Amino acid sequence: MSTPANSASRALRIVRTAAELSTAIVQALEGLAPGNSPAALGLVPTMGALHSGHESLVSTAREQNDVLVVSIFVNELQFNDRADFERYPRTLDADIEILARAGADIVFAPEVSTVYPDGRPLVKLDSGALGEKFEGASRPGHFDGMLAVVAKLLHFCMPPASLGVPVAYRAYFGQKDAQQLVLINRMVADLNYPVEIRSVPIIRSAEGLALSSRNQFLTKEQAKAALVIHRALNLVKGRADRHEPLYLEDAAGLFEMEPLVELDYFELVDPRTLQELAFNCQDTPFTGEGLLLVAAKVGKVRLIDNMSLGY
Ligand SMILES: Nc1ncnc2c1ncn2[C@@H]1O[C@H](COP(=O)(O)OP(=O)(O)OP(=O)(O)O)[C@@H](O)[C@H]1O
Ligand SMILES: CC(C)(CO)[C@@H](O)C(=O)[O-]
Ligand code: BAL
Repeated sequence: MSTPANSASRALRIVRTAAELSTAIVQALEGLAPGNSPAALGLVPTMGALHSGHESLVSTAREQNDVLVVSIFVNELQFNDRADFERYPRTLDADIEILARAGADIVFAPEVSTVYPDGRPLVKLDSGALGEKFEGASRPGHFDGMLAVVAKLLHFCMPPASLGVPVAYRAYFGQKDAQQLVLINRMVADLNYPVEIRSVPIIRSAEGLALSSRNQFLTKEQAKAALVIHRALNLVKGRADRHEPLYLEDAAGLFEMEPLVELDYFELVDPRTLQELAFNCQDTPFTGEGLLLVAAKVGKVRLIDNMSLGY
């Protein structure tokens, strides 16, 4: 790993256009101390309304790279519900303050016309069968729209070859959005993107709720009820750790005791492919490896979380 630039000399630049972004990236890379080779550029894509989950991505990327770009863009294409898009929290000034403190070099906060100059893309990315399951089943088109913007953000921030020095390129995503992460890894592999995808563990509140920008829409009562998600995940994790049968249906039954929480899915899957694993109702002790995915609605807020089981 190359040494990150001295944070004392770092000033946050906020850029809105692709041209400003390219200039800022080139200047930041050229400004690195000589001998800092190969340099590394990290990108953290976000939709803003930053919280400690995002800060964990940013601090990980800060430690691992010389130049750090954080993008903030609420991508309409990945919203199938207009009301959800409109009420999505937008807190750019506060986000910029957080990113300045976290030592980011560049905030890329493009206008819609920068990202989609010709309106909705004519040529689309297809997230395939995986994009239609789990989150995709409840949010049709979500993953195609997500891939469209991630593909573009990866291009916008790509270190230019014209610098003549090798620059490692990495993009950071949270494990909370497990299906998103698997699809981004597939897109990068399928389309030969010259970027390494790095994932960062889920950050939860002290009580166990996975942090999410939409949590701010929960009432106190709803937030308390939502803790059933973590209780159910932990119950199954404990059984897996003890190599007992998982009894997923019985754990999913915990949700019936929380009328404010409407369970959507509670599914054990292969962590790499998200194919369902057949441990569901069996009395077989759990061995191997799995990822337990959960989604639930609390009022208007959709919550997702997951937990790794096994080694
Ligand atoms: N609690 C968390 N722990 C780890 N990573 C997170 C967490 N919350 C969000 N991230 C990651 O931050 C990145 C940006 O996510 P995003 O801006 O959509 O925030 P969010 O809190 O997930 O918002 P929402 O779920 O309401 O859309 C994604 O890679 C996401 O996985
Ligand atoms: C990756 C992403 C920034 C694309 O809009 C978004 O889906 C998110 O924040 O998880
Ligand atoms: N964190 C995933 C982005 C979304 O909910 O649209």
